[in-house]
Amino acid sequence: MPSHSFYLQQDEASRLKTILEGTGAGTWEWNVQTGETIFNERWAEIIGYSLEELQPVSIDTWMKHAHPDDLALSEQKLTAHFRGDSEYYECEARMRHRDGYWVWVRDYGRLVSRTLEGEPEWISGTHIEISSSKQYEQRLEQIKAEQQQTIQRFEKMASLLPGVVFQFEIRPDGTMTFPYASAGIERVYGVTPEQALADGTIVFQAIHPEDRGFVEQTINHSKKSGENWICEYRVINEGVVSWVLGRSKPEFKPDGTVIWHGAILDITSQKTLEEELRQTSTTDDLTGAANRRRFTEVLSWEFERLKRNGAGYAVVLFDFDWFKRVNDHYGHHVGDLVLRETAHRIKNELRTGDTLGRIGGEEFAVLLPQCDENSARQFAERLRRSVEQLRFIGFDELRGTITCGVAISDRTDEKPSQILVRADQAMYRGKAQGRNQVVVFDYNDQDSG
Ligand SMILES: Nc1nc2c(ncn2[C@@H]2O[C@H](COP(=O)(O)OP(=O)(O)OP(=O)(O)O)[C@@H](O)[C@H]2O)c(=O)[nH]1
Repeated sequence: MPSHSFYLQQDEASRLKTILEGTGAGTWEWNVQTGETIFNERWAEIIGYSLEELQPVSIDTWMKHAHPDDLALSEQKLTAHFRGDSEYYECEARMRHRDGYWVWVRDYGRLVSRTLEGEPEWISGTHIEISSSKQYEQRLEQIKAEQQQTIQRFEKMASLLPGVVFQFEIRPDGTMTFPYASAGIERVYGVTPEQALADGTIVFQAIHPEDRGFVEQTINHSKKSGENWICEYRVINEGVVSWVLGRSKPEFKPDGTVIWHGAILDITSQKTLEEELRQTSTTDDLTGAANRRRFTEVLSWEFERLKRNGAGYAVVLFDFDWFKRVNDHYGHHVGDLVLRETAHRIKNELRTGDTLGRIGGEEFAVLLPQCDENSARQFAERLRRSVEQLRFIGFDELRGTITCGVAISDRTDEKPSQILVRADQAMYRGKAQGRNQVVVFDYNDQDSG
């Protein structure tokens, strides 16, 4: 560093030159009229040369190294400055470095003299390298563009989602809002994102009345425990009920606000499929009666109930008479028709809570909860007559009859299936006695063999 006294000894021009060198600025001076051009060493250095290497310099030296796209802008700004439209000439431009890459410079200049005729004469200025801040700026722009793209991508994905992506907030004063909700909220709840933002409670009004309390309970639990909120419930939108699955993670703000981030998915089709699967796995395809597995399940519930509070029940087991002949004479498909139509007729005879089950090929059973022996016998008799009177379209002469075995629950039974064994024994007694009849199980008959 030059000593203070040395510094003061210099004339003003050279002092300014020293200051400029300290800023790392390249300097240029250009006589617009004669073309005479002067650069300092730093001007050349910014683009990787020594001043000597660039000699002889002229305005073409600048034009040769500047980016063609930026030259046009520079021209324009310079002309405006010469016209007196701007106090300074100022421009950002790229210059090709000796090693082939582009260096950004901020170019400042000012007209210092005019000819007697008023034409621009000398202009001087500086080049300050701004590559790194330019790179930073560009990177910032890039990040902003990327963020914008991510947001757009996210919005697009969210709009394709069969549901809603949301943020839901409960403030310390209890007010609720959805600071963010994707457009899907309108499909699911019939509420716009703006409405949900203004007042979160209107979203809750769309929840099925039977599920609303439960949904609120699960939210409160998540708020208290910090656990994720997971809940399946029904929503009513324009009278249509749909099933949704909500999942979200709570975040606790220092001011006591809780904000959940998550999604609500429409799972109606999944629920429908589940219900269909449940139906098919518990129902017999041909007759729509409960299948054996399901019937056994319902029977065990009754058995358990009997053990608990003593409500007695009955089983009517029945089997078609001479069914083999029906198949042999009319064909298997007609046999199927008989089974289907009979099951349909029997279902009409049932009370709510009664279960018709297909136990085997052409063997069925009806479980009658809260039923004594007498009522069960009457029911079985009604059933028998009803089947006997059945007529089958296209097969006028075809008649189907059934033989029924009736048994009632016994508290001493150890297994739910024991009632079926008794009903079976009664039914076979009926078969043996000539078929098309009702036989009630009798322990005395069993004892006698
Ligand atoms: N069409 C049809 N026939 C069935 C089905 N399941 C069982 N069967 C038939 O039912 C008949 C039962 O014959 P059997 O056990 O000899 O009894 P049955 O001819 O009804 O005589 P009894 O029971 O003694 O009165 C057989 O021919 C089976 O093939 C079915 O799903 N569809």
